[in-house]
Amino acid sequence: MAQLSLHGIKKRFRETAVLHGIDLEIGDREFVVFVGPSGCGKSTLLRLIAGLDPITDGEFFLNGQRMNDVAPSKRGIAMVFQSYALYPHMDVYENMAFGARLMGLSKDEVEARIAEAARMLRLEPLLQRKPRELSGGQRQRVAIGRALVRKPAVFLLDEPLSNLDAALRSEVRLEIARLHRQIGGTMIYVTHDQVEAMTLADKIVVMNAGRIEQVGSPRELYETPANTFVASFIGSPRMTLIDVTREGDRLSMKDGGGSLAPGALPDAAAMKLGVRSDAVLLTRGQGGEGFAGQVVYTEYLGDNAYVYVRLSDGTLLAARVGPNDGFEPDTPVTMTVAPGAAHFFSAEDGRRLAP
Ligand SMILES: Nc1ncnc2c1ncn2[C@@H]1O[C@H](COP(=O)(O)OP(=O)(O)OP(=O)(O)O)[C@@H](O)[C@H]1O
Repeated sequence: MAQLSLHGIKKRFRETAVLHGIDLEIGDREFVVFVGPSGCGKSTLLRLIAGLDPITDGEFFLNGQRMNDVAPSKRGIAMVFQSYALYPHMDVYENMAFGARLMGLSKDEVEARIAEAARMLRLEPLLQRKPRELSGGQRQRVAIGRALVRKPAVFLLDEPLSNLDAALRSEVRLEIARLHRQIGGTMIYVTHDQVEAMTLADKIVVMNAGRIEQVGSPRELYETPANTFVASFIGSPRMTLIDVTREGDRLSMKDGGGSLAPGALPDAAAMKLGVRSDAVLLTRGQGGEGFAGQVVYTEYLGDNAYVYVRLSDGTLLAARVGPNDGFEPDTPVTMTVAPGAAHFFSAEDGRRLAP
């Protein structure tokens, strides 16, 4: 059982403030993913939870027990690093046995745990190999196995897939998802890859510049982003944000390049209209209902295509179309928004506005 509570966690490295007060609850058996741009403090937060760096201010509780001053080895938390950090001179078996022996487990218990971890991670044929005789994906599985044999209550994984190529990434990603279902421990996973975040997480924590922007399920973050930062960060291609003014039930682009009526609107004179690529309706020609623009380029992806349009106010719009819709560069087009699919954000601070 592992339930984590973080209250007002701050971290400074000398003069540099990196975390500015993190409040977060993580439930037992949850798979939580920290995402955010490079340098936002994801790894730092993970290291504070592991006890590898001291917390400057705030409190961290694990199952109600204050952990701030508890040594890393006494926390019941295991961390898997992006670099694997395997011992090069030890074989796979010894790499996994090392930490377990330090815990004072009997020889039989160590053996039993390694056998179980090796079976779960399909490492049985590799136990006598040295790390240099393994592929990247196999090394990462050993690093996970080494954490597994300690039977920690909490697993911390810091960008565990970032050294792997695309095919291996999805393979090990499935492996980690399966492992989580099998062992049922609490997992905290750091990545800047939003596909990993969306596919693995029960709960995503979106971080930006040392603060939490939003916490929610992948669906909540995609469907109801709390602000323009989350709206742009979650979802690919990015949500397009257009500065608009409202008159009655119509929104106009600020340069006068057309207007549209996307349904119920929030009560504000100016706002940002957010549109995901799959909510854009694109027609050829200009002059009718909607915002005018010109096709810049098209990305063909086989099962569909993305058309990038420069709207008349300069905004770059991403629109998903069918693979055979063939919008040539420079084609004049008009966009509207599918009914009920528009997002609205404050023109002042970017917060989500309710219609
Ligand atoms: N030991 C340290 N001393 C000083 N500054 C540090 C130290 N460790 C991290 N930082 C700074 O803290 C900030 C957050 O770093 P952190 O590694 O937590 O970011 P991150 O979100 O994990 O980024 P990435 O996705 O690039 O790994 C960065 O500006 C980094 O330079």
